[in-house]
Amino acid sequence: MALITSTIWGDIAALLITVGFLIILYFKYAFTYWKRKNVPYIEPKFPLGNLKSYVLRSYVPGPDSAEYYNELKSRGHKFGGIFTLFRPVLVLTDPDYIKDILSKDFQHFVDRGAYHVDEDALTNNLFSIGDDKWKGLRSKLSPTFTSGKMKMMFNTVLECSNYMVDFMNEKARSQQDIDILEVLASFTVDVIGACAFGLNCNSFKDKDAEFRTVGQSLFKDHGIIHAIKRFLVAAVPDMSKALKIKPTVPKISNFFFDVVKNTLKYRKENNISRPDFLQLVINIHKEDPTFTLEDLVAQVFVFFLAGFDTSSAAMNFTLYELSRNPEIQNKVREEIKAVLKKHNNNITYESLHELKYLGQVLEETLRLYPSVVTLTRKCTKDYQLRDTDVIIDKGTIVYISLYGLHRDPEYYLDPEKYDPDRFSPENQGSRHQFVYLPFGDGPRNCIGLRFGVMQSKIGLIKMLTNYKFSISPNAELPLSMVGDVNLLRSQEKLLLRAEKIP
Ligand code: HEM
Repeated sequence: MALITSTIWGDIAALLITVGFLIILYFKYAFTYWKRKNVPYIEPKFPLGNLKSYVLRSYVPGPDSAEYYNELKSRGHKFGGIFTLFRPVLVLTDPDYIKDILSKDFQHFVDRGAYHVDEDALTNNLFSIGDDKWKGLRSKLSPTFTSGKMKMMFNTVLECSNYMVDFMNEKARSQQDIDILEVLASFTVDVIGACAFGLNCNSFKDKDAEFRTVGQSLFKDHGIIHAIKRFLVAAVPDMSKALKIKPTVPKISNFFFDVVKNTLKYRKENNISRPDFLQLVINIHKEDPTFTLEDLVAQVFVFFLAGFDTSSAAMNFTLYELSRNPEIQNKVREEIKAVLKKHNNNITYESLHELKYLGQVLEETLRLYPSVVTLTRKCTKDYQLRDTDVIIDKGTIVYISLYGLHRDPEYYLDPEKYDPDRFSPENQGSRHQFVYLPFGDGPRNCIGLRFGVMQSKIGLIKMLTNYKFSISPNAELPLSMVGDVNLLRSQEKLLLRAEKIP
């Protein structure tokens, strides 16, 4: 029975038009937020706001964030507003404000704004949670990442790098094109599989190794329902939380729970204790009843998630730049040879610290290609921006575009040029401390920094002492960066050729 018009279809059409109209009105009002606060902003468009595409895979856009940074900075603003759909986001372009928010006034920005919900155990990990729960967890986990613990895991990482060399020898012999990211990702999966789960994955021998396939599937959509869930948690996290939306695919969740439970059982039955992350978090679980099995699995999951893609990307882009700059490749190889000679041609934990130029090479790579493109913080207590009348409301998201900051010509002359000398001690000291943040900063910085640097240096040493790299004639260059994810990756495969060094 029709209520408003003479037919049911007429009623449905009238209802849809009214709802559509109300949605447009809501967006129009939401888009006045920065104007009402007297904050400069970039004009949004219905319905995406300032987003270029729907952020389906991530709660924050990738290299697109540099465009907001560049536009606001070119208009002379130290900060400014944008909208992701209808949600206001504050973009910072001034290193002093960045310092305030990441470090000095951190107590107002304890959260990152990533989605987490109790009903989806894996989301309750150190990266995603906030407030007091984060503080407690961070202090429990910090001792897991000291240099003493890194030293303990050093040999395991080294062992994994030997599998990589065996695999590369085959490739180099046959002069084939090498999809180098694939090789490096297999290496870092083996490393994190061994260090966080105590397992020998050997992704090089077994192309279908479960950890590798799970790793590959983590950033993919698993059907339309999953894509919608990811979209909702990225676009409207508060509403998604109220609806208890679980973005983790059950297959992935079950996989990590099964691996951890089986390993726990095996270690208990055989009275085994190993020098790895898993053992360190098992010890916390044993000693602290508030650190549940769910907490334990969520943390080793985030070590996996945050640990393998970031480091493999860092090594991938390093080999890309070294292949394009053979003189830098030779220089770093000569340094490695000279330092290892002092250590009887062995890679030791101590030798990693003596490789100063290799350190600069990695730093320059992470400047041009920061693995995490944009740092985010969520305001947890109303906050007044220094020397302004602007109050950042509790709940507002703040973006710091590392892609924009690290390529800003004000801080880096000829910013697109790959030049490790920018990180020589004298040059480094001449820059503002907060214009280079590949691992973030403040109490919420990357907890795995030492481990990430250790595994990246070991991987690069093994690669550079064994092979000379060049770009394959079949490579599609230049590499273009993918826009819809916050972990930096290129659209094209990086194809290299490797020549074995006798
Ligand atoms: C080259 C390698 C890596 C890079 C470039 C990197 C970068 C980052 C960045 C930029 C952040 C955000 C920091 C902030 O918001 O201030 C972060 C957070 C984090 N990273 Fe890493 N990361 C790397 C390796 C690792 C590894 C190997 C692990 C673990 C084994 C790890 C675990 C984490 C965790 C758990 C957080 C969240 C920390 C918290 O919120 O308390 N990362 N990382």
